[in-house]
Amino acid sequence: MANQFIYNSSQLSYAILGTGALGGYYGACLQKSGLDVHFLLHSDYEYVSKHGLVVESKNGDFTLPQVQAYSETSKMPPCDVVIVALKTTQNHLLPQMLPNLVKENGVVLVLQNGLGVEDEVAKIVGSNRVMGGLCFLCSNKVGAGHIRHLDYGEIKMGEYAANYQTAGITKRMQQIANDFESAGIKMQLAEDLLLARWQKLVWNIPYNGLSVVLDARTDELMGNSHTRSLVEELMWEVVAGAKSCDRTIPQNFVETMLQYTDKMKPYRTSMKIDYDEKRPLEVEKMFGNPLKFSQARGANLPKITMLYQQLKFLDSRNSS
Ligand SMILES: NC(=O)C1=CN([C@@H]2O[C@H](COP(=O)(O)OP(=O)(O)OC[C@H]3O[C@@H](n4cnc5c(N)ncnc54)[C@H](OP(=O)(O)O)[C@@H]3O)[C@@H](O)[C@H]2O)C=CC1
Ligand SMILES: CC(C)(CO)C(=O)C(=O)O
Repeated sequence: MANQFIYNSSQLSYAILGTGALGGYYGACLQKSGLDVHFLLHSDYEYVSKHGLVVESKNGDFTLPQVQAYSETSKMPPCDVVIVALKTTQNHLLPQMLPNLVKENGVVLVLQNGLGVEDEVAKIVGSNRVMGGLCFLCSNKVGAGHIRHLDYGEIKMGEYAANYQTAGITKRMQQIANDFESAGIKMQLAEDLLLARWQKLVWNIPYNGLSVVLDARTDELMGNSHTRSLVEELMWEVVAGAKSCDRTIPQNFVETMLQYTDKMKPYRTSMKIDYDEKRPLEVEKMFGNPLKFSQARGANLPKITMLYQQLKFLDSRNSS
């Protein structure tokens, strides 16, 4: 059963693990709204310690001349909410980062794309201290401490319970959602985190995968009848993957995702940006784990399997 704990403190403290496109944007919004936010940085540490963060956003640009910046988690104070905003390719660092950073009654909120990360985090901090969020955000880091928020931003957040059992809506979710709402971020509360994760994959699997394999933006994939059909067929395979996990994605969801992408400004997916920048791709959490989940339950997803194999090849060649 998910934790029903209601925080006593009037104000929650937040740690942001990975102050990049996503963590930098949400963390800066939370700090701007008056919350106590602690940012873990990597290559930008020196710069951000001196100059803070700059956010260019379609909702209004702003600067935070001073932020609480850290280069190591061991120097950070324990926080109520620890937001995981690293790329999933860095998740091998979590066993060392999380244990002392999350307060005893605190929670780790995984905002990464993909499937199965909450299972891994639960092994580190216990399954009653984990939540997940799906971010409908288009944001890039364009320089040291410089975030460009292009579009959207809503988060769909859900409680984790062991083996992704449905955990419902809890008080602490509402409390955290209120903080995000006060910071100008639209929130949706999901009763079933696993269903929400599969729904997000309906978008990520076709577009992130095909954008790399076919060297294409979203508008190009939608504008050609062959790739448009391929996108749709991949989406139906994700629906079948969800079904194998006893989660039903409504029939009209695929059509909604296609329409949503038709209306989007031409977009280079995050996986394509990583590929172009020769960074490791988030293939395992976004493709490998959904395939593992489905295969363990007897489902065969041939098109997603092929995309996974192609991405593994490209990822390995890109890093050599
Ligand atoms: N960007 C977006 O709009 C969206 C992103 N997501 C998901 O959010 C997650 C984060 O993506 P995104 O923000 O785009 O990625 P970024 O690469 O922009 O951000 C990740 C940050 O983590 C930092 N980092 C890496 N290693 C360490 C380390 N050892 N210690 C501290 N910090 C470290 C990086 O710093 P450095 O660069 O200095 O190495 C970087 O700033 C991914 O799972 C992605 O799929 C989901 C929806 C939308
Ligand atoms: C669909 C999109 C681009 C923005 O909502 C996104 O969420 C992602 O890149 O993962």
